[in-house]
Amino acid sequence: MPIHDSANATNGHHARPKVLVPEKLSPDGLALLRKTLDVDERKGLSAEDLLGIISDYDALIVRSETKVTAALLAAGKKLKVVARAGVGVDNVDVGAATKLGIIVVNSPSGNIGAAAEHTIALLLATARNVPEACASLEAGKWERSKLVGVEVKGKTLGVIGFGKVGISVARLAIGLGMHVQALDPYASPAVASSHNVSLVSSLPDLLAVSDFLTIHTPLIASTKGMISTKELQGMKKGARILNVARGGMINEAALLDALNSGHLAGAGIDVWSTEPPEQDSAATKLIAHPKVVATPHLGASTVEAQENVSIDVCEQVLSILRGDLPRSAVNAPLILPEEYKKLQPFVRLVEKMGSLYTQHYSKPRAHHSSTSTPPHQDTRTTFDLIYEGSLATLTNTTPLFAALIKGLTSAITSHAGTAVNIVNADLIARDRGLVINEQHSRTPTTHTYSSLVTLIARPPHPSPSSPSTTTPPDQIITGYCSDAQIFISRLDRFATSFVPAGHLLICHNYDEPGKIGVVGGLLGREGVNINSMAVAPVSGAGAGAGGEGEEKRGEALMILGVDREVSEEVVGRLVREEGIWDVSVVGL
Ligand SMILES: NC(=O)C1=CN([C@@H]2O[C@H](COP(=O)(O)OP(=O)(O)OC[C@H]3O[C@@H](n4cnc5c(N)ncnc54)[C@H](O)[C@@H]3O)[C@@H](O)[C@H]2O)C=CC1
Ligand SMILES: O=C(O)C(=O)COP(=O)(O)O
Repeated sequence: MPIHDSANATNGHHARPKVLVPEKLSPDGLALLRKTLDVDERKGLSAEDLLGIISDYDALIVRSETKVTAALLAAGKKLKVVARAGVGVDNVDVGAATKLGIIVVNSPSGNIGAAAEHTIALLLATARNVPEACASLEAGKWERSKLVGVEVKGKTLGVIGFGKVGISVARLAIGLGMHVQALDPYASPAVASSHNVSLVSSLPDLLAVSDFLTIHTPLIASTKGMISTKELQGMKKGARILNVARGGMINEAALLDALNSGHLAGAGIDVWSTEPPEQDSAATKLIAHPKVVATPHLGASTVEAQENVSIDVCEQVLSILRGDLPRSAVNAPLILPEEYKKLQPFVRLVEKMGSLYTQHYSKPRAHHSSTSTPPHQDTRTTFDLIYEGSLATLTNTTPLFAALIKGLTSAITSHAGTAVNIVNADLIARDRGLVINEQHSRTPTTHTYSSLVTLIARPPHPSPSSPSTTTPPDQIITGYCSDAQIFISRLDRFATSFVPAGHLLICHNYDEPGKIGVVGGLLGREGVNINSMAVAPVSGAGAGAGGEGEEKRGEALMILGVDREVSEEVVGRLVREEGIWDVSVVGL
């Protein structure tokens, strides 16, 4: 199995791999690295400094302060791993890392106890005015009646995000005698009830019942700005709000207004939309506000949590640079980084092949003789995914399998917000009843390219009770990669070569003069620009090998790359043209 050059670092022939640590990390983990790697602790680097030196490093270990941008990742020519010594990876451009084949790992549970305890610290501090009382006493005052607080016992804590930290906070709050209700569309009601927590189904419902509200979601598009003026107005008068998750989820200006108007009685905030907060911003006004208990992103800052996350991510960095698999990969497949890089274009190709299959074959298609052909796909259709050439020698094709599931399903389902990935592909395939047989063909490929992938969809044989006795034909899509570019080389019995990307129009027509003009003219009149065109005659290899059943002489496919989605009405007019059998619209 191929491993990294850096794996040979200890044999004396290669320089030791280098790890850059631009933030404060506990020495416990770093000591593990120093045995075999060169570790540079360089605190206080500017973004430009980082960009200037990153190309020297094989691994980068960060906390929440370093912005790991697409530009930084692209400049890290030797980078194999970015490790986040903590939970949130919102400061890492994970998409860019995935594209570059750089693995991102984190420490998903090393600091959750610390974050939960800090939340409870802020809960009690806001309830009992602890910082204000301390400041008053330091100022020589004795203000007992002004600083009367409230008890948390018997009060309702609303938890947004019932994940690892949210559950720990709920457990601690229940220990304090609180009632806990939670909002989390992805949480299991059984897990919630086993913690004596009731799940609510909407944010307004949670806001209306909460005496204290605490947020424990990741910072993602759906949570950014989730608490603003309307939501704060929807809370009980005199309620208090806590945020130890991420700044940016509460609108800071709206929170300031709610505190100034007296609608909210207090806030405990650890995280800020910009860290450190900018001068004269709403955040700095919140920090100075007497009703706010503010901390500088200290949720994970305990000795114990820092030891945990440091050891956790350093062990993973060692694994990856040794050529082994990490424990907590955020983006990465369970496959070696070098193999992953090699597979990247094929991953894109197979995903497009799956999506092309779903859109071209399983959707009703506009047809010359009637309004549409019925969809070919039957839920009992099985798929063969055949690897030829050098791909056939790979032992781990999990990313290709996952890419196929993603392609087959993404055009028709959202999986309730769950992206198909290496970890969940198998589960999603089983849930949807998709049967996929991966085959490694040892026959040497006659194609110019060293690797081919073929997808064959095999419809089931008709049941004895079915009115039709003929088995529908198999549907075949073949593709290949040339450098990093991906191509489709066969669609059923048609030999072709086109890039599966953007809006495509696939016309099945008589192979006779004038057809291109007819289609081009009609699209031109509709203002649709044709960017690319491939004409696909019946292939020698493909003729008679499955396909759509009836043998049509002089037939061809025309695959047009167009600049926008073509409307059903235009497609309807196309198929009414003489000599055009059917047309499908595909978006890849
Ligand atoms: N202040 C600090 O130092 C620390 C902050 N954190 C932050 O705490 C947050 C929670 O961390 P974990 O519990 O480990 O994450 P987690 O992934 O275990 O839990 C997050 C939960 O949020 C839920 N969720 C996602 N979108 C939602 C939405 N729109 N509405 C309601 N729920 C939603 C998810 O289903 C999941 O159950 C993260 O943002 C993390 O970065 C974590 C540790 C320390
Ligand atoms: O783990 C997290 O998500 C945190 O927010 C901790 O951040 P830090 O490592 O303390 O900069």
